[in-house]
Amino acid sequence: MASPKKLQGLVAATITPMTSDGKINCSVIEQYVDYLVINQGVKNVFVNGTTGEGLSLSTEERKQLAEAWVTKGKDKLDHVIIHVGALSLPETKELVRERIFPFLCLSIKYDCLLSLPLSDALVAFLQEVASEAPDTPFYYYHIPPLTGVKIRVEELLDGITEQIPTFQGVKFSDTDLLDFAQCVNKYQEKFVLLYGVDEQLLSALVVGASGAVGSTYNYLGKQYNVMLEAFAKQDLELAQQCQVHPLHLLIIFSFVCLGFGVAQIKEVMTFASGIVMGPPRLPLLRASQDFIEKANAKLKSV
Ligand SMILES: CC(=O)N[C@H](C=O)[C@@H](O)[C@H](O)[C@H](O)CO
Ligand SMILES: CC(=O)C(=O)O
Repeated sequence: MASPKKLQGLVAATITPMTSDGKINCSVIEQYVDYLVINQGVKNVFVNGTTGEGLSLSTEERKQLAEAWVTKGKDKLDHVIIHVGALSLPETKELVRERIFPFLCLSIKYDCLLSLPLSDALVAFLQEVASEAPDTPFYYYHIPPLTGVKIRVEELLDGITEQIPTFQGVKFSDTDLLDFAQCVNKYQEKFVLLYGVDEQLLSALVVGASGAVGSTYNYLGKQYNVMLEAFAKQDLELAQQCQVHPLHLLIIFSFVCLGFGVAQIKEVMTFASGIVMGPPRLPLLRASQDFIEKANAKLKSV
């Protein structure tokens, strides 16, 4: 059941390529795999998450994309994780039943009217989904700013394998480094703890993260790999420089000043990789011409 190679290092949260008329475009996924592996040194992907507009895709589209990543990534990628969180339990279960997916990851949008205490409701939900794929490693996707699920992950992990035998780890996309550090301290041998706030990955490495999932590893993978190596060699100065690398600053700059989001990520990735990612799907609007010009000028200048 467990993968022979423990997941570590960078995981790119993939963008969903689309045609100009808004259909998913699986024909460029092979090229995308090669770009990540060869140009960025990134050999793991997280498919159909926030960056991949997972919740704007139909179940059928999500299956096609997941299958494309699994088949095109065969013998090239080390790990393909499929996000299966949807707004309804039946849709999530339908995705989970696709047995070819090697790893599953679930986010849950919590309805605050649920009467069970949050952690009980969450575990019940995860258990229900995970039991649909009893041989597939299962991750919990913790992203409270988007889901509203404000639990302490450390408490979730206590005793979780008794309830979910396939439980493998957490994608931790929150700035609460105290909770993350406590998860690492107790569970680093047992679970894979992936950090998900790219801008503060170095701080997460300090408290013991062994890997990271994020949108920026699509086009900044190489820089971040330098940071991981520098950190492993205890070259803190170089690691610090990498965390505030000009390209990374550009992303932060874009985020703050230019209205950064998935639409903008698509433009930056198109520019960086030469693979056309296309427009985002409504309700996201295509990035403005002004953004594209400014971002491309910045990218060129570094
Ligand atoms: C909200 C969101 O999408 N977070 C991503 C991962 O979970 C990150 O990879 C961010 O995209 C990244 O840190 C840039 O802000
Ligand atoms: C960034 C991330 O992990 C996601 O796309 O969900």
